[in-house]
Amino acid sequence: MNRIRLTRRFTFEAAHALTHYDGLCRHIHGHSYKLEVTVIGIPLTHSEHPKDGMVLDFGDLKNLVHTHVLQPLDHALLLREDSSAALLTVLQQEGHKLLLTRFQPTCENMLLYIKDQLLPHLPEPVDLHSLKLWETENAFAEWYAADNA
Ligand SMILES: Nc1nc2c(c(=O)[nH]1)N=C([C@H](O)[C@H](O)COP(=O)(O)OP(=O)(O)OP(=O)(O)O)CN2
Ligand SMILES: [Zn+2]
Repeated sequence: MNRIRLTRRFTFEAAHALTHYDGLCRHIHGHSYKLEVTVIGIPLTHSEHPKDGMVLDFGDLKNLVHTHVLQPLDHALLLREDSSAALLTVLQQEGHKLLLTRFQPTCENMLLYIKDQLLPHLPEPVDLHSLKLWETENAFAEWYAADNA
């Protein structure tokens, strides 16, 4: 076996509020998130194929993440769907980019959302190895396929 891990880094801006949280993060505030996506697979051995020697073209990985993760999240405001109806109405009327979630938009749950967005779109036989999401310079969460096998 010659499985190789490939990682690409991304950044996006998003705002959120943690409903019922017992600290300052219950207020709407924003982060410059950093995301690392790691896939794993065997490099292609097909001397005339344009992707020879690659597990997955870094460019294809970038496009996948842009389409399925960054487009919905970048410059969005993530709020739980049971947030104040009056607030949600005003935000929607004013045309803000709102992502209403069934989950509390913590770093942990955003990772699970990102994993669910990405998994169906990875080409066979590439697997998702891990995801790492930094909410601040000092705080991050990780998802590993091996932890969930
Ligand atoms: N387990 C989690 N705890 C917290 C989350 C989270 O997503 N998962 N999120 C928050 C807040 O949203 C906030 O983004 C981060 O809080 P904190 O690290 O306390 O941020 P500070 O700006 O206060 O960090 P400093 O490094 O102390 O400036 C809270 N907890
Ligand atoms: Zn926060």
